[in-house]
Amino acid sequence: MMLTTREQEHLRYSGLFGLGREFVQNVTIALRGLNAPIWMQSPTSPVQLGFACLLGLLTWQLFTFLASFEHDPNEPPLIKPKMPVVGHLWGLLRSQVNYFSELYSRTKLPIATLPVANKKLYVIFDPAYQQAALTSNQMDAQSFMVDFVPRIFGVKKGTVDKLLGKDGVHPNIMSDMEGVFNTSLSGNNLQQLLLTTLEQVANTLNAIDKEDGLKVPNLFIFFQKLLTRSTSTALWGKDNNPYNDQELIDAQWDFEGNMGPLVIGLLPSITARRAYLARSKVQSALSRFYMAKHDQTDPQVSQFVRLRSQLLRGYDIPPDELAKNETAITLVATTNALSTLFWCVAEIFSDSELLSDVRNEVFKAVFGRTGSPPQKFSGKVKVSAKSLVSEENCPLLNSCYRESIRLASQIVTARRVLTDITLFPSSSPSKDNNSKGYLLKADTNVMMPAKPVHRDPSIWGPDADTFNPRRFIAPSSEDRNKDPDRYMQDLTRHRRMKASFVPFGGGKHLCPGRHYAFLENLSIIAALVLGFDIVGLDKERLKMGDSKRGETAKPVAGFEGGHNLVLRRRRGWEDVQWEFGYDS
Ligand code: HEM
Repeated sequence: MMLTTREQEHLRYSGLFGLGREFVQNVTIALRGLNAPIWMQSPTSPVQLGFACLLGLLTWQLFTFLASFEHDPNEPPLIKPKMPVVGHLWGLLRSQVNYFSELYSRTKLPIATLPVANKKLYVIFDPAYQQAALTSNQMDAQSFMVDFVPRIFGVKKGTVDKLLGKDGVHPNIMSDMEGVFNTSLSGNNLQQLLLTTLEQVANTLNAIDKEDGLKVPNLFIFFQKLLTRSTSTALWGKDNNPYNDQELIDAQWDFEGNMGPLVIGLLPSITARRAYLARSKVQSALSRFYMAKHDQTDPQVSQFVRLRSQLLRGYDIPPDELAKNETAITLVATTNALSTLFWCVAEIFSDSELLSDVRNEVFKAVFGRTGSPPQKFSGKVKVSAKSLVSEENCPLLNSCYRESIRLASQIVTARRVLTDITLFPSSSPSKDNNSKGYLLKADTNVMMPAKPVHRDPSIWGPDADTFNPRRFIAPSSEDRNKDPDRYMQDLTRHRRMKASFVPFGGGKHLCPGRHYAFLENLSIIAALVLGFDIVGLDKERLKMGDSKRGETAKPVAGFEGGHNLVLRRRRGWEDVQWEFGYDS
């Protein structure tokens, strides 16, 4: 298919751009009134007349907007913009996803209506209402696909119509695609994808010089290259991986980092030139892959790539269109996982006490022994993913991982209301909300930002903005025996935090790659913690950026932990050969 809706949301384009487009369209419609015959009949200069007409039309539009905006008292409360009519749009353009956080800290509303010109947008801040919306069958994610897939990926509109069953010939692809996600990212297929990825990672780690280590001028770029190379090999197969070329990997990130202007959809080869050229490069390589039918004939190709293209080929999608749509595959499989990996490694390695605690915990999980790792070790070490993702085995490592996602996730999940509904909160104990229902009107976009939820001090406490490595550790039975009252309080808080952890969306579009990301990231972190030091990593040189489109936050340029870092094998562990496994 072309990108499913969730994938677009994964890339986090949503109402922000839709609204921007509507605004531009309205101005364009006003401008269309200035035609030559009026100029010729008028004694006034064409320029003056033009301005007067434009002003008149805009004023008229303004009145029409204001007069046509309706708000039912049962809908979520209105947040009026400071600047009339376009204030929210301006706020979104100015502060991007942070605008939602600004609104939430100002109003503390669980859910709100944002008027933008004569349209409205609902924003849900409370996780219990978010969950209810994500699981509602009256909310749809597909509507965004029609708008964004052609613009972002250059896929033809006719192709999207075919996939959504709008051509009157094909059925809607969505439920079959859901089946593809479930099959290809679980069970043996998940293990296969994971182990091939980690085999590539092991090759990199084992090639690190025993004396000098590996110079790392930029830790984020180091992980970007490592993860893209490893994941793409696992996805596309070792022999025919289109990303088996650093230039193409660079092109993919160039596309990812500059795709914003593509959304406007106006002469992209000029207005979004950088992303356009980078995208063309990636798509040419993918086109050759699909022309040669490697997706169907190469046994190394992952089931994720194969089953998707099998389904798409059944819709008579030609190879060049397949290539355009499938540009999304490597992006979705790496973008959020990469930033999560970076932050988790950076936080652990920049705190020597934490590093030592995680090291001891991982040593126990990998070697089955308690205590500190021995000073000297050589031979093979096999890191098995399954034992690491167990909260019982590795509570601290698991907590660090969740805490990294909590802080870095700036995802804005989007849905459109299909019919008028009253939305009640889910019964999850995320907050002490009442169970008030809010009327949501059909054809209105709903945005569910993760950042205000993940940084809300009423859920996470006064240190909501800082990395607390032990935040997600569940209270234990020992705690219960020591102080039952305190235990009950901690348990309630822990449950509330878990219910307010929303980085993967929800409902039928819940991220199907989350298990892969979890297993992959924890395996890589475990091997690094056990066998390596990152020399020169400086906490003062770490700064989280704001995501442009709502992806997991990257570091600010120049604040990736310092320059001239060295990834060095730990003294006494220089001769270790790293291996990864799933459960043994
Ligand atoms: C920490 C890493 C990740 C995060 C935070 C994340 C987050 C998300 C979010 C928020 C969505 C949209 C859910 C919704 O609309 O309700 C999504 C969808 C999706 N993600 Fe992820 N993701 C991650 C890793 C991955 C990986 C590694 C893969 C692939 C191997 C992947 C594949 C997908 C796909 C295919 C969808 C679309 C699902 C659908 O349309 O049903 N994700 N992800």
